[in-house]
Amino acid sequence: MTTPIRFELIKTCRQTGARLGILHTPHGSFETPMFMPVGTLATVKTLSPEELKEMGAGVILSNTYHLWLRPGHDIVEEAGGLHAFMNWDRGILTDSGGFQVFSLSEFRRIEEEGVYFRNHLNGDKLFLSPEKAVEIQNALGADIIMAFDECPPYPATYEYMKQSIERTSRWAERCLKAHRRPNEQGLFGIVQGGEYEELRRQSARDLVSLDFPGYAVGGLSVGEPKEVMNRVLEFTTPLLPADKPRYLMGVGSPDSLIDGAIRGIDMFDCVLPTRIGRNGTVMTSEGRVVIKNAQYARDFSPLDPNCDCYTCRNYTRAYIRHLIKCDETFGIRLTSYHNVYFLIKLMEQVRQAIREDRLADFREEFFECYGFNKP
Ligand SMILES: O=c1[nH]cnc2cc3nc(NCCN4CCOCC4)[nH]c3cc12
Repeated sequence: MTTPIRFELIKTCRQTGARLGILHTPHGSFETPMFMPVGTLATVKTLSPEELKEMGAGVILSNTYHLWLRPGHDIVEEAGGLHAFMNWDRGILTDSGGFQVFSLSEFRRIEEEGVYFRNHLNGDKLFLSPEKAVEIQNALGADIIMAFDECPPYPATYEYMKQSIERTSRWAERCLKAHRRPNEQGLFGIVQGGEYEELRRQSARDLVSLDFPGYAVGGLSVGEPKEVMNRVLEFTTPLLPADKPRYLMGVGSPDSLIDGAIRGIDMFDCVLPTRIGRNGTVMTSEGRVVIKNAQYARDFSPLDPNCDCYTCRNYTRAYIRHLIKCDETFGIRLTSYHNVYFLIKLMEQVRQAIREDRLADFREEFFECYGFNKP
């Protein structure tokens, strides 16, 4: 079988063990570590494909659960798939919907065959199974699709977690069997196990034995402290094949991206940049700026003095504060553009630091500047 997804390891940072790589997909090849902007409903909110391209986005996410409900995967398939539907000719990854079921729907019942829950929009009864999740993703046509898994809440007992990962491993096998387009869409397995090393080992062993073209570390960024995430990554990423891509789901903030790359992660996604952008919070090289604050009313400097993005080259904090205060749509376009650009450029700096074998030094400098080290 010709796998449509191939990871090329370029080098490993001598200071940290972080990896510089290239992710080859049917819609282009993209350097890693990479940040993938999230476009849940087939749009990275407020941004056009041209804007995403000019800032250097390579792979973007869309979501199986949401697109299944609206507009329906049949309509997207009829449009020629997600790339045609949303006019995006680079990489697309779809999450499998399991996480949304657990995070959006209160009433749900997990059985061996799948999950029974309610449509979060109208309360209708719904059922998602490994087979259904793969069928929807085959119709959507993303380059990378995710196995249907259970992402247990944090914290979860060892006993609960053990039976959950064993079911997730059985579901992963069912996803492989149900996958109709293995030569065009790479199916990634998702390692679970919470904070329990033994269960992470068992989950990784099960999934690696199924030989997926790539692996996600799931079950993180669900409310656990950052130290727990970092510890779990330290003993989980080494269990995954070095020649396959490693994807940390739902992460994240600038410090988590750097710390994840140091621990061997190649791919990240998070709604953070557009989510906080919509309420007027921006990430800058000197820490977060909440633009509505009165202190910016007469501040005619850019959001970030060290940023060369479209927003920072053309508009001031005072102007953007005015737009956000007046609920002008252009305001959240400018903050969203800057935030996505900021994380994409941060990963460029991380890749350059890996090339120069100095990612630990870069982490020190960035954390100092951003204020993470401040008490
Ligand atoms: O195990 C998982 N399996 C499949 N999809 C996931 C998606 C996930 N997304 C997060 N975290 C997202 C946290 N966001 C941070 C910003 O605010 C919104 C939530 N954790 C995740 C875990 C999984």
